[in-house]
Amino acid sequence: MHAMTYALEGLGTAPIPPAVQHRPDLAVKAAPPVRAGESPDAQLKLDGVSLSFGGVTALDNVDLAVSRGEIRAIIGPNGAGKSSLINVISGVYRPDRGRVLIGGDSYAQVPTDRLARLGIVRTFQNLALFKGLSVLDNVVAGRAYTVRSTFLGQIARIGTARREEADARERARRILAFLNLEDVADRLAGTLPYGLQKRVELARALVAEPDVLLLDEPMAGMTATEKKEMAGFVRATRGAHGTTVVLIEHDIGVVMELSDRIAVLDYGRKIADGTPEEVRTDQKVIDAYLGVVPENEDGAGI
Ligand SMILES: Nc1ncnc2c1ncn2[C@@H]1O[C@H](COP(=O)(O)OP(=O)(O)OP(=O)(O)O)[C@@H](O)[C@H]1O
Repeated sequence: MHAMTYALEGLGTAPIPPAVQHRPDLAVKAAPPVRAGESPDAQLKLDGVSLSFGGVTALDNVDLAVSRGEIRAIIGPNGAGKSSLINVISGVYRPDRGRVLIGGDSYAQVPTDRLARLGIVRTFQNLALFKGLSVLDNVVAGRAYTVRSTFLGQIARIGTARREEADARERARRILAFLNLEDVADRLAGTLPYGLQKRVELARALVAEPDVLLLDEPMAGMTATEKKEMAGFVRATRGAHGTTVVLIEHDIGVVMELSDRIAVLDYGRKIADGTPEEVRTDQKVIDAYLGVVPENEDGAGI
């Protein structure tokens, strides 16, 4: 059997048990209907996006349409352009050509300072928690981008600011319960095992109640068990809140199990886009991964 076919099939078959039960009582807002798959009303779109760094083409005329409520993975070999694509969506980079459409609005460069208000929140590949703050305070901090009071406004409207603070803590506690993190709410974030810290990052992103959640390698460095738990929480998030999820992830097995659709990049070009089954059997995808050492379930090369 072809090396990559084997890798894709072998890693893609293990079912991921749901890590959490659906808890409607913990939902922070009503879930819109989930419509996975092609949809004319894409919530997020890239239209002919190209980006280069000097002579290096990172993205080459990439189109992408992400439907409301779908879990969409972006995969590809190292250097394929995955991070560049997330950075274009989150406004870190301005593409040389093309547009990003969020809801009905089109941007030459997405305004990073208004990202949360546009309904988009991202996590980062490397942990970016305040290690000396409690888990609860870290999650409350995730609300900071969405509250209305500015610093001066807070002085002028101390009452409003206090209400917003109380509201943020209440929402943070609900999210912690949703992600089974209640028991560690008062622990210093830096003292938690790595897998739990990654889950706290997810909590901090969710407290902003994003319409679109961008996850940059949410399972990097995790054990197989932690990956399965995280996949369960991502799925539960979509189930409870109707959140659209766009994720970059290197573990093909997890991606195949978790995603509704997968876009595959290679040398900056989108070479495939479809269901896990379509992508798994796509010859261009198999060829792109030729010679790449697949990761085993613990993230190490095999
Ligand atoms: N800031 C930068 N300056 C110069 N070149 C860059 C920069 N960012 C990315 N590149 C180049 O653009 C191409 C795409 O990189 P990108 O990081 O988007 O790929 P990737 O698929 O995320 O890779 P990986 O899986 O290794 O993280 C690569 O050739 C990379 O070297």
